[in-house]
Amino acid sequence: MMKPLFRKVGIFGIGLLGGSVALGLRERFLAEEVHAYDPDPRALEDALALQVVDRVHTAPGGWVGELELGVLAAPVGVLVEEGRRLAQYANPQSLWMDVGSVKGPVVKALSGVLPNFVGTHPMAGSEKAGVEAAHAGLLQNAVWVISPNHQTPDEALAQVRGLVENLGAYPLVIPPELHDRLVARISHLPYLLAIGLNRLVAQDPHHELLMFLAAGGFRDLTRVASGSPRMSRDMVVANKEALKEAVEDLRAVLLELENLLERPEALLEVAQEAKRTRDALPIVRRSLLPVMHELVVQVPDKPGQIARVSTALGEAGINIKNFEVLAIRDEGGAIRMGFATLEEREQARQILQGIGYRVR
Ligand SMILES: NC(=O)C1=CN([C@@H]2O[C@H](COP(=O)(O)OP(=O)(O)OC[C@H]3O[C@@H](n4cnc5c(N)ncnc54)[C@H](O)[C@@H]3O)[C@@H](O)[C@H]2O)C=CC1
Ligand SMILES: O=C(O)C(=O)Cc1ccc(O)cc1
Repeated sequence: MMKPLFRKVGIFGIGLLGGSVALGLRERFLAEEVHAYDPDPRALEDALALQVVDRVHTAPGGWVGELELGVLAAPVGVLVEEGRRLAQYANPQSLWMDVGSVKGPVVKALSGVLPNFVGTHPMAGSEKAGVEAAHAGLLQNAVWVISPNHQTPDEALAQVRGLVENLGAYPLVIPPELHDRLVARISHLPYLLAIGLNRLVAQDPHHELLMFLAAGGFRDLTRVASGSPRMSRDMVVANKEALKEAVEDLRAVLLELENLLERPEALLEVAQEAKRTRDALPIVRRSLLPVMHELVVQVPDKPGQIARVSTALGEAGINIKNFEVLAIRDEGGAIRMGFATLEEREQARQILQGIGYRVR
């Protein structure tokens, strides 16, 4: 049998991300023993009950010195103080990493403090919080940023890269400052907007009527506001400099759009450009992953539709690489599927059209 990459691993903060890393390590036999620390006793109870980890601890202590790998997965606001506290127990030979959404301040504070520290950020998650929502699949096929600085040991960087690949994700090395500027726009600004849009609704005198009227658009745009408020608050505050610049740019764009309301032709051009940008978003990142060929199927609102579609394709030996429910309405919904090859997608199209589905 192959030797696991690590003997003992410790996860500090056993929530959505920490739990998903722990499950990935266990399911892929990358660690002999996974330990967890969390200040919330319910998180520890759940982690044990759901068999996410082997052992739990209510405080850091001597056990930390036995770890070969430590993963910090607490909210960004406590990562630095938690890392400094753990440094007094850590074995100098051990490897340490974090999965926080902001890299600049964390990498600066913990490099050279925790032994062999490497800052990372998996670009995957969900609007759920806590260990009960954790699953190994969350990290699979994700782009996982690794943010070294001049103090990061080469050997540690190589080990973390290997771990990310072994967890089924795609490592992408980006320096901390650039990372923070980019995620301010692609992740943190959308979070702030989701909070803002909900606030606008909550403060309206017709709040209840608005809630009743909210259709898919509002839901899609604000989904991330359902995540852990503490996690997202910490994330945006820790990246406030870069985020303020992004807010400033958005303000200018909003002003431009407001003015374009008086110039419908020009607004149409901007809307068309936005559609091109949005439609070019891949299910998976095409530059890093194999191309995925997509198909959208309209399904009526009747029981057994997902089974009918997947069984028809399964019986023809067609593998569905990705499956996403796009919309659910009373009159029916739509499912988007991804296939590895163009041939499989064409075959799938014919089969589904053959049994009466509208496909595009
Ligand atoms: N939620 C997401 O989609 C993503 C989150 N991240 C990052 O992962 C980290 C964890 O976030 P989630 O798992 O989503 O949050 P979560 O709320 O599901 O889990 C965080 C856990 O950390 C624990 N915790 C709080 N203070 C702690 C401390 N001082 N020491 C150790 N544990 C502590 C909490 O009790 C909780 O169990 C954050 O740094 C976040 O920025 C990164 C990528 C995606
Ligand atoms: O659910 C989503 O779409 C997210 O974007 C989740 C997410 C939250 C925080 C991160 O740092 C990265 C990803």
